[in-house]
Amino acid sequence: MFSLPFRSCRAVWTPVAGQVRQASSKRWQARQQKDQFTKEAAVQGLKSRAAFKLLQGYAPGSWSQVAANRTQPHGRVIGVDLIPAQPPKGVSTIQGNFLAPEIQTYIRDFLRDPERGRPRQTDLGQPSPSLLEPKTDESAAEGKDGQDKILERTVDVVLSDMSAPWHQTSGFWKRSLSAPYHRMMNTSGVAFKDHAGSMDLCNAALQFSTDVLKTGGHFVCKFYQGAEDKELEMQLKALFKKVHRLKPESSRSV
Ligand SMILES: C[S@@+](CC[C@H](N)C(=O)[O-])C[C@H]1O[C@@H](n2cnc3c(N)ncnc32)[C@H](O)[C@@H]1O
Repeated sequence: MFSLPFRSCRAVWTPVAGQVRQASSKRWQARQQKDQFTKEAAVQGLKSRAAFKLLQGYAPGSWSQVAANRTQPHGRVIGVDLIPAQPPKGVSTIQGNFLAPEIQTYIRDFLRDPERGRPRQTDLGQPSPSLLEPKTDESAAEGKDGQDKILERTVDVVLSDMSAPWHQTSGFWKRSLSAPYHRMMNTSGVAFKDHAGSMDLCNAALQFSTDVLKTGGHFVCKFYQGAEDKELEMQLKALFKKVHRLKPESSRSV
């Protein structure tokens, strides 16, 4: 019988209220300049305001920046995105379409090598053991750890902030890897379209999570609210012990 890897886990998902049509990316830029979370992100040296959504997708890299800080010194953070972006310190990146089977295979290969993407040992002495350290063979051989190992479930947390990038409408002069969003928008402005696209991306992330998450692992996904989100919620409730649906203060309502 196939037993799900994260029956006793927590899933967190963050809905974004239905989007209204944006007149132009100029309005978006003006709003960015006024936004308190954008300012706070700049003060803390974070790549964008997105870090405040969960204090924890990838480009331009705010969530992964927080994740890398939180999993030091032994954690490893892998960011996957369609667009190229300069990774924050301590983050490994894969540029590709997460929906493509070959990209998912590539991610699995990456995960299979326990040393890949981990900080190298320095001469400054042995880092102290951490809860996030890989399990020793001895403990991994027992119980669920052993089963996780056999099934190659090695991931503690899957975070998905994927939303389809829409066509560039301005800023064609900007070709920046460190600030890719100076030239991109993440919503089409058509609520149904944004919702349907985000459900596909959440479902793909969830499917992948069932294969790679350790027992007790966590799954976090952002989505645009709409008709299909109840179904996703029910699926999550069947798979995880706890499911929290929340809209963080830093998430925009329109
Ligand atoms: C809101 S942004 C992520 C921001 C990120 N969480 C951060 O903290 O910087 C959404 C990202 O999802 C990416 N994306 C959308 N569809 C994707 C896919 N099929 N595969 C990989 N990345 C995708 C987009 O390119 C975009 O960069």
